[in-house]
Amino acid sequence: MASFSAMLTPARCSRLLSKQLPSSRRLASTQSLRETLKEVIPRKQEQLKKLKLEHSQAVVGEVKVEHILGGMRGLKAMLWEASVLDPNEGIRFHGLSIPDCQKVLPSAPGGKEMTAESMLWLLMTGQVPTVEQSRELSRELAEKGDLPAFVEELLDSLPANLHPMTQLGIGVAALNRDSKFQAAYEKGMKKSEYWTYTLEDCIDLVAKLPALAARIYRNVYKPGTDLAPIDKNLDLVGNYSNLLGFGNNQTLTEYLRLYIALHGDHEGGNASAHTSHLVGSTLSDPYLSYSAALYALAGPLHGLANQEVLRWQLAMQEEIGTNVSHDDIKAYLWRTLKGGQVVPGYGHGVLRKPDPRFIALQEFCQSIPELKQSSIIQLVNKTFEVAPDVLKEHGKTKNPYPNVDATSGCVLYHYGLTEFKYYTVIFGVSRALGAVTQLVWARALGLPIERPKSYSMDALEGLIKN
Ligand SMILES: CC(=O)SCCNC(=O)CCNC(=O)[C@H](O)C(C)(C)COP(=O)(O)OP(=O)(O)OC[C@H]1O[C@@H](n2cnc3c(N)ncnc32)[C@H](O)[C@@H]1OP(=O)(O)O
Ligand SMILES: O=C([O-])CC(=O)C(=O)O
Repeated sequence: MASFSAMLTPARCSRLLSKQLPSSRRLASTQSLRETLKEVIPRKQEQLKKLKLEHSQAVVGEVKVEHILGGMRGLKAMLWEASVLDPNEGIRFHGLSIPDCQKVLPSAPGGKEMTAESMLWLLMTGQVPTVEQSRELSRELAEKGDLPAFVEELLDSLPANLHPMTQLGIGVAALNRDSKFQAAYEKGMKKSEYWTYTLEDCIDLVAKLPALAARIYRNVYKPGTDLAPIDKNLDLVGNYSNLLGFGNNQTLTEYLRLYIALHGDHEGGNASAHTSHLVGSTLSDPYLSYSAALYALAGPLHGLANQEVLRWQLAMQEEIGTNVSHDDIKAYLWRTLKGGQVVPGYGHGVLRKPDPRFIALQEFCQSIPELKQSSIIQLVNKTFEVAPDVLKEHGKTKNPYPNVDATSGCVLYHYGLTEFKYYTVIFGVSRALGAVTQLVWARALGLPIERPKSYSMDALEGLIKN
């Protein structure tokens, strides 16, 4: 089924961008996120109705045994509105590429990088927000950013040696005590109201993630230190950086803005997004749905790879020293592969070219002289110069190129956020943007409970014979 985003060709996309760009329009709109969604949703509901009515039986692919045995790779089986991933071009958010988003999405005052709020707005509505709209959303998120006292106490009671991702999932799940969706469901709300309560929970959840994630960082790595209060005049990531204790570092804060906007969504089939969608399809509230997603993100083949990359690159540095040659890296890569391990940060389930998120983060590093000189960033770069050829020669992976995790941690490390077991938590703050968007859309479109058909091997052999 072709989605709205998939139908946006690059030419249509630039027309759309030029329509959205005039400054008069960007400054004029004061419509809130809720009002914008109220306008957009009926059009999408109509589109879905038409698709069901006119094309329900259209064939868009076939199911092969390799799909059933191969983790459903390549199977066209999910509706996901906010983004579509092309194997060669990478991700487009409602048709906009990463460079498009960098051009048009509003930044924070004094900054250049797109904010998490403006990406959330784009994902939710398919529209580029005005500066005022994104600032208004920042204000709302900051006002809702404090944690309930019982969640603070719960987090403070967890052992410091419990992985930060486990703690994040616990904290997010606990927030469901105050779920507006769950409370309204118990009172017997109508199906047409599901999305409005879901949206309220989703905004509350995104708003509270910085305080939740920063409290975990403080408890595990900086016990006894104070957490800054939430500043009502700062954007979501500005506050997050402040709470982590890095608010004075403008470059790191800008990097975090870019990082969190870029990691926000990667179409629907990735393990974290899909988990959130699956759990949400049972009408579990957004907190429980996203908590489940975080535990998919916490696997080393998915989001945890960013922690693994740093561990692996530092081990390389320790073994070989800082003055590393291409041949040294090649030999180290072969040792990793011959040891039966994957090279973290390389390969992808869909992408077949270097991940444009990797490119965007690398470009950020190249634009800052201090980062350009950083030994860890240079090591990541040098590894990129060698690894694709080694992986091609190894001959197993379908994609020998880096994914976003290959580089995302090195700037954090350079600036002193060296606790790499924490890195996936930052990814977890980001991935909520796409996951909550889909939860709102799934409820607005009345998507059903997910329930694919499974087969045993005997049953499959029976199917093949017949
Ligand atoms: C944000 C993200 O989640 S991006 C992904 C982050 N994960 C990583 O970076 C971990 C390293 N990469 C990988 O393990 C894989 O490339 C994945 C999980 C990302 C994708 O997996 P798949 O779609 O199954 O990849 P693919 O079809 O290319 O795998 C074929 C074979 O190549 C191997 N392979 C894939 N990537 C790598 C790699 N980086 N290093 C070594 N071997 C690899 C697979 O393990 C598989 O081997 P097998 O046949 O013995 O099982
Ligand atoms: O798309 C995937 O399977 C993994 C990924 O890069 C992401 O979720 O960001």
